[in-house]
Amino acid sequence: MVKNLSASKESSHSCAMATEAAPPQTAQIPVINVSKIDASTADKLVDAAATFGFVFIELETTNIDYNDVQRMFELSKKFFASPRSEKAKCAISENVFGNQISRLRDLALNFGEFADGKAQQPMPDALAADESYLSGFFDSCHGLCVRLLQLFAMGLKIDEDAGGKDWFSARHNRSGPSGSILRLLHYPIIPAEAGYVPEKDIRAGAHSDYGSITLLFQRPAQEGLEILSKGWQPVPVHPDGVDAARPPPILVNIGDLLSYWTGGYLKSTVHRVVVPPSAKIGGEDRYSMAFFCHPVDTAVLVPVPSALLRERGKKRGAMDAEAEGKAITAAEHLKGRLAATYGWKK
Ligand SMILES: O=C(O)CCC(=O)C(=O)O
Ligand SMILES: [Fe+2]
Repeated sequence: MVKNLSASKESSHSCAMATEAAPPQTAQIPVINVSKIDASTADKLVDAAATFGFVFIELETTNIDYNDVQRMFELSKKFFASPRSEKAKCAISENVFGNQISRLRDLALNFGEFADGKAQQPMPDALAADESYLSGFFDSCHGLCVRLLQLFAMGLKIDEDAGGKDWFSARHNRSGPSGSILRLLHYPIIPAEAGYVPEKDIRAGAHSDYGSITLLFQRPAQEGLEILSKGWQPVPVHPDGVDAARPPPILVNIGDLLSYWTGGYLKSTVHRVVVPPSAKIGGEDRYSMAFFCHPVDTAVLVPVPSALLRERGKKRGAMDAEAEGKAITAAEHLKGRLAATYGWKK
C-alpha cells in the first residue's frame, strides 16, 4: 500500500469533439491450476508474475475450501453490519490506503498473526465466537502462500544446494512475528441521490501491496478492481474461460517485498478499486478479503540464489543492497514502506 498516485493524474481530459470512449481493455491475467507442484506450473506462475504481477489461481486446485470462503464472507457481512462505534473499536481507520479518505469504503478489519487460535488484538463483538475459525482461515491462507512460494522458487530455478523450492517458504516459516495480515474489506454502493464523482469516488486509491504475495478473494458480480498496465485495466471476478457458476478464482499478486527481493523481476503492480458500472445503477456493495503474506520479521533479504535472476544480470533491489553491505530484514523493509506511505520517521 504505497506509491499512492494522486487522483489528478487519473482524471481524463474532456474533448470538444467527444466521441464514444472505447471501453477499457480488461486485463488478460492468466488462470492457473496449482494442484501439482511441478516445473510447468511453476514456469506459468513466474511468467504471469513477471508480466502482470497478478495471476488467478483456480480455487478448486488449492487447499482452501469454497465453503470456508463463503463462511468468511458471511462473517465479514456480520461485522460490517454492526454499529460504526462497535466497528471503530477494532477496525483500522481510513488510512490503510495512505490517508486517502473515501466515502465509498467502510472501515477495514485487519487480523495480524494469531497465537494458539487467539487474536493478538481486540476482537469485535460480532466475531468473538468465531475467533478460532478466523485463526484457522488465516492458517489456510498461509498454507496456500507457502505452496505458491515453493512454485515461485522452482520457477526462478533457485539453487538446490541453497534450499531449492523451499528457499522462500523457509523464510515464511512462522517461527516468529511477521507482517502477515488477513483483511476484511467492504465498499458500499453509492446511493443515487449522492451523485457519483468519478475523479473523487475511488473506493481504494492507487497503491501497491507491501509484502511477498497477496491473496485476494472476490465475490461473484462484485467487480471494481483495476490494475495499472498501459492505463487502468479492469480485473474481472470471473476471468474469461472461468464459468460464472464456479467459485471465483483467487487473485494473487506480488508485493513490494518480493519484487525488491527479486530485483524487480517479479512485478509489484499498482492497483486500485473503483465503482464499476453495475454498482452505479443500484448494484451490489463490494466485499473483498485480502491475505497479505510476509516473511518472518527477522528474514534477511539477501539476493535470491536464482539461476534465472543471475542470467538476467540486473543488479537492483536486494542485489544492490547486498553489494553495498546493506542487506535489510523483512521488518526493516516493511518499516520503510510504511514510512514512505505515511511519512513516518524511519
Ligand atoms: O478490495 C480489493 O479488492 C483490493 C484491496 C487491496 O488492494 C488492498 O487491501 O491492498
Ligand atoms: Fe492492494
